[in-house]
Amino acid sequence: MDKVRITEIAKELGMKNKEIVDKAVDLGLDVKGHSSSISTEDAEKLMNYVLSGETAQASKPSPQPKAPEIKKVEVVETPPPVVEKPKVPEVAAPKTKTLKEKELETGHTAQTPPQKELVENTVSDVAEDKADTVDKVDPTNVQKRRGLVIVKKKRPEVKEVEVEVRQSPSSFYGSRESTPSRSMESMFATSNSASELQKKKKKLKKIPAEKKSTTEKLDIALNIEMADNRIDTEEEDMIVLPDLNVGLLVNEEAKKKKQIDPSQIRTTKKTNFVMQGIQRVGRKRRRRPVQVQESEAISAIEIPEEIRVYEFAEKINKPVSEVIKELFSLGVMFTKNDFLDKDSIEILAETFGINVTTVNDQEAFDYVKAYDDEGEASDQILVERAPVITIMGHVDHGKTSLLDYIRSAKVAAGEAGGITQHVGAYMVEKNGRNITFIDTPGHEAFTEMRSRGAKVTDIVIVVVAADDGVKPQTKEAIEHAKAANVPIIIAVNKMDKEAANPDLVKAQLAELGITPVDWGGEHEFVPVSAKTGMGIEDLLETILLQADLLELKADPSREVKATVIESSLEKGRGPVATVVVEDGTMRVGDIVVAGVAFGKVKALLDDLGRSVKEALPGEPVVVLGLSEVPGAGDTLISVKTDKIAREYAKKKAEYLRQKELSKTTKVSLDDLSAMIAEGALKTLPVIIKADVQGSLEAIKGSLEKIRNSETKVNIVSAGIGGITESDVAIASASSDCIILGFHVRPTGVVKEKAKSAGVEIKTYNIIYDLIDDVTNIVTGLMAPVIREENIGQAMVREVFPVPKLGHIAGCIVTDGTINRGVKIRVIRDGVIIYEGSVSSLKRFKEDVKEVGKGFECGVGITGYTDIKVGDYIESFKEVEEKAKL
Ligand SMILES: Nc1nc2c(ncn2[C@@H]2O[C@H](COP(=O)(O)OP(=O)(O)OP(=O)(O)O)[C@@H](O)[C@H]2O)c(=O)[nH]1
Repeated sequence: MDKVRITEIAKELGMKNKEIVDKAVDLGLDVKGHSSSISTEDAEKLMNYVLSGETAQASKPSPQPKAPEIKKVEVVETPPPVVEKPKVPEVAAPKTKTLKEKELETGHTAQTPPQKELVENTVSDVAEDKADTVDKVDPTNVQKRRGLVIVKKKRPEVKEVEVEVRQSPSSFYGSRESTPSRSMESMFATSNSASELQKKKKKLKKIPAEKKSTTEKLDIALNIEMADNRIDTEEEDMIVLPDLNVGLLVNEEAKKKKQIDPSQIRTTKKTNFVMQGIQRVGRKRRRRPVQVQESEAISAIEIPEEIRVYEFAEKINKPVSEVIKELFSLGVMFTKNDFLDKDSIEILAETFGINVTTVNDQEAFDYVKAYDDEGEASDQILVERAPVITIMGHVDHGKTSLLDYIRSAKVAAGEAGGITQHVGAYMVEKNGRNITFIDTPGHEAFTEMRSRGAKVTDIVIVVVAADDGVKPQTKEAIEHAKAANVPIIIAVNKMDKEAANPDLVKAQLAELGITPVDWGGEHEFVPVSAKTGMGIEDLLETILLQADLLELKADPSREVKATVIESSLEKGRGPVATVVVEDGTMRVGDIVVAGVAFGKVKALLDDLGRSVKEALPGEPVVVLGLSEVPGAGDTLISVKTDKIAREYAKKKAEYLRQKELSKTTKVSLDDLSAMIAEGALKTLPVIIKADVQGSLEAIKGSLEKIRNSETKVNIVSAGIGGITESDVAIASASSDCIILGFHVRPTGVVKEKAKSAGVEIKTYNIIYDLIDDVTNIVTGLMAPVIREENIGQAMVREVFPVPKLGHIAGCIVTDGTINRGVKIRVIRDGVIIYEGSVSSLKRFKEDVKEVGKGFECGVGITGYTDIKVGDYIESFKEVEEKAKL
């Protein structure tokens, strides 16, 4: 065991040797004189006795509570400081001293110590103890010694020598004595528990990287502190803690904001600087708030849900081009005036590392949200509701016949009035349960509704004629149903026909991913005949089974929420709307709002035109009493007062007006080309329509090969036949898609739709030209081309045989003008069947040079006599211009 001389103890305590000898004798120690040595244990007892007048036994209990207290603090400590746990008992004391000294220097009290409870507790504990001691011993000494204790334990020899003015061994004991509340055993115990702490440390190392690095840096800082001179040590000690805490605060803030905060990294770096000196750290710290603010300024924005690209760019303080480029690189195309959709906003937020909060500026009139919120907040009593069905399928495959059969079979019997009129939806009964059919067959209506946010259909029935198989519109119907994520039931119709081949239908649909259940797939195929009624009951049962799976429920006790299926302005009745109730119950007298329409429900009619008092969830009903005709797909909600309804409708109308004013424009081909040239656009989405399969395949094959290092053609869809409204709808939905027609031309409605939707249609008669143009777009290289300028279109109403001249087409000009001598093409069913020029143009037997829109005329075509009623004559001229394509 180590021995300590009395003289060393006396020196340490600043007392005379004799006094110590006397005290030792008092304690019953075997001490003869000041050169006598005693064990360290006895030395401790002696020092305690000298300082406090208590014997070691009396003073011992005091250290006991200390140790657990420190341990407790270790456990309670918040993570980052805990990382230093192993050093806590050691560090705490020097910190205590340092802080205390600081306080003395600065005049701060011990009540305003740093941050941690640990430090606080230890400070106050030690301070109290010290206060006792100070009464008896020189306070300066005590302070110094207290600091030494820690230094000693960290780097015993080095510290001792340096700090205790080379007083060597005695300092050890002196320091211990200066913290009488801690026995040597307890201190060693702490030290001995190093292995345990080491384990904890290891565990802690598993915490996130930034914390780990902070810890390590603190360790280093402390180590340096131990090895360096004392002042530096203290200063660094003072700095280390605040730095860590600032770091933590920043981290916490960053977490709250769910954003990447670069200051986090900076903070960690600062800890490094801690080691290099106080000034640098201080300077850094002063800067930090500024940095945080800067990052906040561009890292979190609040935007309205409806925001245009350039507005978004302004908000995030970035050039519009950068935002557009980013969107292009993500495969979505926007011009600066386009409204950003939710997905795009999300993507942009992520790309730019910005926390975007959308403020719903439509909330003021978002009566649907208000309704839904209310529903969520209250306990709903959900009951089963009728499923809502939409029938889709290819032309002539029997959609209408099927709907009619179901309706007449299920409704006519027993109903005096029978079927009165078409109201857009009807309900039939099967096995005591109701099924609602949307009576507007075709996917156009379905898609239109969906595009307006209405999700009224629960199940889609795709009708496929067993004798005809899968056709283009069958595919489209399936695509639309899939896109809407609505379950599909296949009705294999016309089973009564001899040519019926249901297996072929199954095989064709399986190829599209619609595999029948009996082939191991998930889709029900029900063979039916809308003519004989065969399989109709099975179809209805299948619908009910599917509905069961969907667990369609609603709360009839609520106020009503319904979807407008059809609406019209009727003579004598005013605005009339057929709705399907989604939730709640619709009643006569309800005050409702539906888009820009509002009003008190005057009357409710069922699908047979009979007056009813209410309509339950899933049921269709005709509503009378609205102020205006609401749009199909609008949601109708019942509100408390007429004032509320009026207000909602007014705000909605104003909003729509504003939106109309700032109507977005789709991207033009020029933009496309420019973007590709910039390298921002990765794919060029196209829809190809051609007159014959051979051309289509040739075009597809060539386009697929067109690509440069970054860009390629993406064929969204390709088909035979004229350009349809559906093509325009698909192109419009893609927002960046162009339609390429080969030997086909858009006519009438299609043309108008494309124009209003801003969809660019390019048509060609020579494959080479088409490929060339697309190549130019894709490569971003534009060569000058001869442009075709469309002059006008006329529809053939009658055909007159004229001797010598052949056939003259009696037309009405539907668009632009028809001119004599200009080039024309004859379009039949959207397909170009002839190209030539106008040989004669007459109005009432008179030769004219030009006939304008809305006027009738007789058109003779050079070298062509096979003109037919319904054909279109399109006049055009070729203009040479600098190509921008
Ligand atoms: N033999 C037989 N003929 C049917 C059946 N279903 C429909 N048809 C006939 O097929 C033709 C087209 O039927 P629609 O019900 O008009 O077909 P659709 O799909 O509604 O046609 P669009 O409204 O033009 O899209 C009509 O002549 C029907 O009589 C059936 O099950 N068997």
